[in-house]
Amino acid sequence: MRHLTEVPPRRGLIIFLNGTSSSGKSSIATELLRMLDEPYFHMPVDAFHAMRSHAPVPPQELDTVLHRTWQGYHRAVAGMAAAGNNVVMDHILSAEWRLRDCLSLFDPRDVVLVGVHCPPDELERRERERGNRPPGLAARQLRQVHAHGVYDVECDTGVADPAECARLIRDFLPSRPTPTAFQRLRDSG
Ligand SMILES: Nc1ncnc2c1ncn2[C@@H]1O[C@H](COP(=O)(O)OP(=O)(O)OP(=O)(O)O)[C@@H](O)[C@H]1O
Repeated sequence: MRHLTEVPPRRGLIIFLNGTSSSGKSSIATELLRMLDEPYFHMPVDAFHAMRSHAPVPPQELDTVLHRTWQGYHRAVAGMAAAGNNVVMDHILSAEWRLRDCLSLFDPRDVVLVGVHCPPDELERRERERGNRPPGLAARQLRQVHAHGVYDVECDTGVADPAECARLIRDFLPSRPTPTAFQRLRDSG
């Protein structure tokens, strides 16, 4: 490897998978990374929580610690894209501020906002089968996660498997229309 003093500047693409817990985001991300020709980084929000040490957090400080983790995650994704890296973001827009924060940080031309949908009964079934998510978590998130109502591309994991969803997203990329969902959301905000 040569140590470069500079590389050509460019902006990375952010494929933003948004859906409830158990909707299938990570499974789609895994397929996408396999399918896409260029290098991409899968950055799931879960990975950022997993990086935190297990030092005890006083209950009254827990919300602040979590909030800082989410804010840091958004800025880490923005930083990777600003350095020219392509990112598959795997996140849950279960609070309104999260979308507003991302809208303020990402270049809206470079975001492909993907709605990852799944019917409530199938979400419940997956939660039961996985056993590592609190029952009813996805149902509680469902309404807020898709409340903004605007996407570049959407998939339903109740009917399509992860590879089919990933192909749909991959095939959307070469001729994606403008304004992007992020541009529309920013303009309407
Ligand atoms: N399209 C699909 N069809 C059927 N089962 C699926 C599909 N996608 C994912 N699953 C299953 O649903 C469960 C959750 O999938 P996955 O981890 O990809 O979801 P997630 O949205 O990333 O969840 P979380 O946010 O809770 O981490 C897994 O057991 C997975 O095998």
